[in-house]
Amino acid sequence: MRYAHEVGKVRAAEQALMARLPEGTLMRRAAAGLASACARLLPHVYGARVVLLVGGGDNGGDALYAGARLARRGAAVEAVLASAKAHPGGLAELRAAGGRVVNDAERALDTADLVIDGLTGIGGAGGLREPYAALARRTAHVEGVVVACDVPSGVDAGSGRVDGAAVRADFTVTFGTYKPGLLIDPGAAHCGVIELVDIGLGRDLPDPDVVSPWPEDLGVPRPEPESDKYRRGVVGVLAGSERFTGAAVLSVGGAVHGGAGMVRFASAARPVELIRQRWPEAVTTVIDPRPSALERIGRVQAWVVGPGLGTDRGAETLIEAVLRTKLPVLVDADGLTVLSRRRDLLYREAPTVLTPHAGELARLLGGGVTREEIEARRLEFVRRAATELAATVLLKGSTTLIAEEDRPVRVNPTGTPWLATAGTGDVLSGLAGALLAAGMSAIDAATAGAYLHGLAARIAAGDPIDPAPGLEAPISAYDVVTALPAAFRTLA
Ligand SMILES: NC(=O)C1=CN([C@@H]2O[C@H](COP(=O)(O)OP(=O)(O)OC[C@H]3O[C@@H](n4cnc5c(N)ncnc54)[C@H](OP(=O)(O)O)[C@@H]3O)[C@@H](O)[C@H]2O)[C@@H](O)CC1
Ligand SMILES: Nc1ncnc2c1ncn2[C@@H]1O[C@H](COP(=O)(O)OP(=O)(O)O)[C@@H](O)[C@H]1O
Ligand SMILES: [K+]
Repeated sequence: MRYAHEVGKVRAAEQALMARLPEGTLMRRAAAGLASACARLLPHVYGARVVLLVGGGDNGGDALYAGARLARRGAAVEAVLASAKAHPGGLAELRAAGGRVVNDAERALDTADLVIDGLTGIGGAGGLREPYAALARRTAHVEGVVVACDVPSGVDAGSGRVDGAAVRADFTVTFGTYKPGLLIDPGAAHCGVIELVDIGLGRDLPDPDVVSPWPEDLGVPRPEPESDKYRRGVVGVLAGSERFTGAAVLSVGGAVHGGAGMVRFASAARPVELIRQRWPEAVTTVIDPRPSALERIGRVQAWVVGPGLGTDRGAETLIEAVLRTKLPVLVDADGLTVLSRRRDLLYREAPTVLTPHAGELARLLGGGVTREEIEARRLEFVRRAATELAATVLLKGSTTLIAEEDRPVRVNPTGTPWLATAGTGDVLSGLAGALLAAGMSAIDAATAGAYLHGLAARIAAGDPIDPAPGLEAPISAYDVVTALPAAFRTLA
């Protein structure tokens, strides 16, 4: 896992460590890591033109000390000061190493091979003020490499929020631990490649607030010699209605390719007919929306309920029946709309996974919370939802977040904006439901589901390793289903 800590905890750890070390040690460690990353990014340090954008805090101090190191190796280093308070020790060190302060930022940036953004780090608060904002905007037109010191300036380190101008870095060198805002969009999209520099905070850091899994952390079960279809997990999918049939086809597709030993599908006659044609491997039952309907479907280890189900009384009856079982249940789409008027159904003993997008979560939370607020403060709201709704909450969107009370929030590292197309959420519901049925815990099934779903989308779109804009192509939700086997194979 990659670990991230809230800003207050980073500062507390830094203070605890600084109290045991000679003054300035941490800043020198940070600057050394930053300078060595920059040296690796330049073809030659000697003769390279390096520009430092320096704010009035310690982030600017880091940039100045790093600039001094590069100047001592022969780089031509120029500093542009955004504040009269620029770090005095750092300035003196830069000057002593042959670097200089310049006023003409335009000229310096035009000819820079590398720019170090030391405007604001974890101390940045609110939208950037002038002249910081203008300098941050100007970095968009720099031809050289832009390296953010600790955090791209303008990105809120704690949440990833961007309020106005912000640096878009090619590379971010961050110190001690990741900050949540580096992993969560829109902040994450401003970081480029992130390098973590160890400054020795290790044992002073508490448990992380946010984690992002590597593939080896996912723990997706694989069939073993003694496996049979029942032991691998049977997932029941309650989706689709006479009016909406496509969501059912996509959700069952996600479940079939999600590794379920068997998929049981139950719905109205029309979706059942379509599933028989498209997914003959699913065991289907036509049901009426009655409380006893589940008895006819057969045994399952987990339920998926909601995609295309509609929001009428019949749908509510089925959702109530499923949530009254003692089995894990994943609720998506229309199921979430029903739950927003029946929150009483959520307080149950077995695990519940909710997979809302921001609009659905706004309805679920009620109390006037808007979709826009959730999109701007995703970390805060996903945590709040997990507590208030007593469930594992997977919040979809440009960065998918997964929260369970009293645990670090999981950030999904895969995905692509091409996923923003109708029906892809239905695929995720079936996929994560199959992983639940396979015996994974709610948070692990949601995490692995989001990971594989995002990776399948990247594979389908054409560039799984480096999803650079321009190299990818539009995808359909069905393409995501088709790419799931390739996504699973990457975990082998
Ligand atoms: N602590 C440690 O041991 C270590 C810390 N380290 C480094 O220190 C960094 C944190 O330094 P920090 O606390 O000085 O804050 P920092 O990010 O420089 O920002 C403050 C400056 O920004 C300005 N500013 C803020 N918001 C603004 C806005 N909206 N618009 C415009 N300006 C704004 C603010 O201006 P002011 O409010 O004073 O006018 C002030 O000048 C951290 O990220 C890491 O790089 C490493 O060396 C490792 C050891
Ligand atoms: N901008 C984006 N970048 C990456 N992924 C996105 C973006 N917008 C949406 N997604 C993903 O696309 C999927 C859409 O799901 P959802 O909103 O439920 O759509 P639908 O209901 O049509 O299936 C989710 O997995 C979500 O995380
Ligand atoms: K910065």
